[in-house]
Amino acid sequence: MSSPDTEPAPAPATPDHSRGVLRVAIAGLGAVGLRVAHALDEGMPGCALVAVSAHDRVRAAERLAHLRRPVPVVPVEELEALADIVVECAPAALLPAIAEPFLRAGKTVIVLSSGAILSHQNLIELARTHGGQIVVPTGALLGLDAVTAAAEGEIRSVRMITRKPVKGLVGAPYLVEHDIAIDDITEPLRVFDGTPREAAIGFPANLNVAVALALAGIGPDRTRLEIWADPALTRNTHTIEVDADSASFTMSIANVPTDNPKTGRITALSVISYLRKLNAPLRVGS
Ligand SMILES: NC(=O)C1=CN([C@@H]2O[C@H](COP(=O)(O)OP(=O)(O)OC[C@H]3O[C@@H](n4cnc5c(N)ncnc54)[C@H](OP(=O)(O)O)[C@@H]3O)[C@@H](O)[C@H]2O)C=CC1
Ligand SMILES: O=C([O-])CC(=O)C(=O)O
Repeated sequence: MSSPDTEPAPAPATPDHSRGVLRVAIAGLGAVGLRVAHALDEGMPGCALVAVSAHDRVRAAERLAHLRRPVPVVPVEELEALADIVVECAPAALLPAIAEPFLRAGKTVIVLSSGAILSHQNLIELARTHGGQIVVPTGALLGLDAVTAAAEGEIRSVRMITRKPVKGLVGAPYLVEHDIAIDDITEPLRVFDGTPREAAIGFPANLNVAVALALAGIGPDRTRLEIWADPALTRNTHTIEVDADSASFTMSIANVPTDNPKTGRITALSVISYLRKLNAPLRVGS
């Protein structure tokens, strides 16, 4: 019990890991992080939320106040001491600060800012050296299980076409740098034709999915990517065409945006389904 003149200590829901409960931290409490926090708080066998990080810690604490088991809001550097696994769902620039402590301790990092992996490939070596793991969930995409399976054979080509509403793309560094104005377009406009490696730099908050696809398949230089701004669209849509020696397939997804127009609702659900599968007696999909 705290006395009136001392600051009340946070009440972390810290389960005993020796009994097999995975302690989950969330780095970033926006469109993805908040949804994942709610799902964990509602109860998920074998997983418990133990801590979160956000830029505005006071606002984050307010957002979490109604949870059944509120958890502390701490700087990203303090998450590793509290958790076994971290969900990285913060701005891409924070990836190393979030991931390195967990990987150095041989723990798991679920990475949503997958585009940033390309400029921080040392994280993969860190995971290898210390027995940690970087998990790139399917996120806002689909079918990465089929792409990784096809990659066990020979994939001849992978092509992705992304179409987004204007507000899902506006402000991207590539558009600014190339003086491509999209605010007033009345017809679909192809704003980019290149590779996921180039898109990770030019569209760091918009095209993580292209890098996830590249990592699953034939890499960020051989995968082809087109990006279209489409004023008639309300959803972020991705179409993927794969030609492999085992199969050819075309997949398409039209994502309902969250409050963050760049992020589809299904992104957080992908993380939740991954966490749920960790302890499920029946696991469907890889
Ligand atoms: N792989 C995929 O399929 C997808 C990946 N993404 C990526 O996932 C990431 C998260 O997306 P989303 O949830 O929509 O992003 P949001 O912008 O909605 O949320 C980002 C969160 O990060 C927090 N943050 C900012 N600075 C810090 C800091 N210094 N320390 C801790 N937290 C900080 C923000 O805090 P505050 O709330 O205080 O501002 C906010 O809560 C992004 O990189 C996005 O591009 C998104 C969609 C699909
Ligand atoms: O890849 C991203 O960062 C987000 C995206 O396209 C989507 O949510 O549809």
